[in-house]
Amino acid sequence: MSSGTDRQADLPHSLLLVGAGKMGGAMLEGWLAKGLDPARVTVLDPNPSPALLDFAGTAGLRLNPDKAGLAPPEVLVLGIKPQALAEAAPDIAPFAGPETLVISILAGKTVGDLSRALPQAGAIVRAMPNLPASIGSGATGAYASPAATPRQRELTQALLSAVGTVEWIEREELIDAVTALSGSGPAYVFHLVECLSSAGREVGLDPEVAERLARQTVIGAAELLAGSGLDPAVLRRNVTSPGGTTAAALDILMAEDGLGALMRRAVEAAKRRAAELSG
Ligand SMILES: NC(=O)C1=CN([C@@H]2O[C@H](COP(=O)(O)OP(=O)(O)OC[C@H]3O[C@@H](n4cnc5c(N)ncnc54)[C@H](OP(=O)(O)O)[C@@H]3O)[C@@H](O)[C@H]2O)C=CC1
Ligand SMILES: O=C(O)[C@@H]1CCC=N1
Repeated sequence: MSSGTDRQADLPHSLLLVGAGKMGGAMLEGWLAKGLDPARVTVLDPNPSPALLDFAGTAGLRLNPDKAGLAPPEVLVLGIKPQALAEAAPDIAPFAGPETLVISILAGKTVGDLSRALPQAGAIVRAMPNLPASIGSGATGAYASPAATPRQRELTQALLSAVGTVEWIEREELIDAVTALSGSGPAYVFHLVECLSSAGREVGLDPEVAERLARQTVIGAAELLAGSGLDPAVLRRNVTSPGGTTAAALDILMAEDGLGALMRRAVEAAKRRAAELSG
């Protein structure tokens, strides 16, 4: 399901973000850009980014306040690394009260893992966003534990849809598949730019020209995909003149051991790694 609500009234009265690194920070940027009142937000992170420090200085967002004065928020977003959960849990657990909605973006950590780490927590959502959330173009898959109330599902929808599209996933185990596809996916696309650029150098282009052409090719192709509404296979065929250059390249990329096979192996490896991070 996708939707685009960003009304302040749908957003949480109080939100505590624990871990505002690359992904937690990206979501926070997206929420603030969409108008989430910074006065509703508290962030705990031992290593805040310069942007976060700026925001805390000017906009009223609370950064690393004394934990003794903190009450459980309406929404607690966990943005730390999965490997940090065990050590961080005793500090975080007092803020995950029975009325608090916990939204975890931790790869691999299951609702069971999170319930054990935060024993008082009521509803838990496993959300798997991706980095383009920072510019409102994220893609998130979300699974809500049965304890989530309709209001808590709406809060989740409002927060996640403020930074991109949302797919509700009804089987928790499929969140690892979402992680492998869209959570990690932006890195695959960035690597495609690197590979294209390096292949351009190999066929004689100046490195900087190759990088600019590779970058703009992916940006332009993504914009066309977004703007045209056409199926990617149709767009691919539109580039491919019969007997031409693209067909020669696609003979390699679409071979049995081509990009499709490589992508399957990559996504399977990411999914396996997500499962290993559980526990
Ligand atoms: N990066 C991505 O594209 C995506 C990441 N995720 C998930 O997001 C989570 C964070 O990943 P990412 O942003 O890449 O990692 P980062 O290391 O950039 O962010 C984690 C942040 O949490 C801080 N931190 C560590 N311990 C604590 C603590 N006890 N209390 C508060 N903050 C703490 C870290 O500080 P310090 O640096 O000092 O340790 C760091 O700033 C992971 O669980 C990952 O699976 C999900 C989807 C996409
Ligand atoms: O690499 C990772 O483990 C995280 C989860 C998805 C994207 N980054």
